[in-house]
Amino acid sequence: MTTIAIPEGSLFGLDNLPYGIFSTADSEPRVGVRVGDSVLDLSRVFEDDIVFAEPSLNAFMARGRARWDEVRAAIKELVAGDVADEAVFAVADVTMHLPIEVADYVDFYASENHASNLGRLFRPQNPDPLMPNWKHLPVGYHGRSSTVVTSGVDIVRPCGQRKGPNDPVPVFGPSIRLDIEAEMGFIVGVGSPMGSRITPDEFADHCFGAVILNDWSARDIQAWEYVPLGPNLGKSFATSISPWVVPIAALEAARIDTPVQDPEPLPYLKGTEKWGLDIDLEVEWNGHVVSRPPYAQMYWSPAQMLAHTSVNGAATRTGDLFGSGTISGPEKDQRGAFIELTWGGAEPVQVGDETRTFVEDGDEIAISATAPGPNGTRIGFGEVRTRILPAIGE
Ligand SMILES: O=C(O)/C=C/C(=O)CC(=O)CC(=O)O
Ligand SMILES: [Ca+2]
Ligand SMILES: [Mg+2]
Repeated sequence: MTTIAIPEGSLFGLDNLPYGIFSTADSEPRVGVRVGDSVLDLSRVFEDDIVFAEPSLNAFMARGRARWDEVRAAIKELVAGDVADEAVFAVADVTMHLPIEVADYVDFYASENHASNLGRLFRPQNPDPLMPNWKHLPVGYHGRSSTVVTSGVDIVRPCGQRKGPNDPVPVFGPSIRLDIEAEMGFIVGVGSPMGSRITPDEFADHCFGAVILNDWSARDIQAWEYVPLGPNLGKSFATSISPWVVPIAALEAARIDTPVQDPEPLPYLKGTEKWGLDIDLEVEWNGHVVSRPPYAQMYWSPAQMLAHTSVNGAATRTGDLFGSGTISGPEKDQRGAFIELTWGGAEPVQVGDETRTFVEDGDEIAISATAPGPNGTRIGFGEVRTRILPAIGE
């Protein structure tokens, strides 16, 4: 038997307990929970519940909130005592996998600073950078679930059509404006049948947890294709999420009011509970921090996004993933996309000894996040780290 040591100040103490899918060199992917610098094998400690032997969290997530709470309490109790040696692995010794089987993937646009900046860059002719609908509903587009991958999975630079202002006709080739979008992703554990709605106050009964999300964006492909139906191939080649899913229950101390919403949202978007979240992100470009986006500034809450998604009676399912939209604060060094940080490429940023506008082949981007825990502590989401490989055929 062994005691799991939790280092002083760990971002993965008993108030966090994120779930993930891990394997070792000689074992299959299964459900683990992170405790300090260790992974506790839940397929081992809860042998009687088959959901923990699954290669995704979906079966566990589908069990519902009462079971989530029960398992979380049981883990805290287990970890306070001794656990079987065979059930504990060092984080450094395991491989992490995509934690969920992604059902539908929708990405929102909930940061007022980001939406205003992109409006100025994409639609400079418009007097108001925000579209008229923006403050009335959480704007979103439907993404491609099959290309959601986890940290450590390299991304091949996408090819596609683009048409620059001086190109008489569209040209085809590798994207020359490859960008990131630093976001949080929210995962539906328990869905809702077609013809029903989820209210904002029912959020915690449906949402299982949160991850960091990088919505890779080829700005040149996007700018040419997006009118009038929104992003398609400029976004669908890859979306990266962090491997540890932080349970919604771990975010109690991070819950805050959203910024004042004016005009007042329609009744179906109003709840009585606070679902703004005080999460701090950090974006590293080749090992250098270039931005610190504050989730606390997001205009629309994840509870409002889920309510909006289902208000027309659309079904939601276990494994649905919705992105918050790029997180940008009011300051330049709080912008969550490089198109904003470099103002469309016009203002290169210093990345160590080099300068950058958009992402180059071989670059590595890492996004990490932390949030307040109880009693002045902090909890971590870990990171999502990705390297960019040259386009196919180059
Ligand atoms: O304003 C536009 O035309 C485009 C906006 C985006 O690309 C942003 C997007 O994907 C949503 C977000 O992450 O905020
Ligand atoms: Ca996005
Ligand atoms: Mg994407």
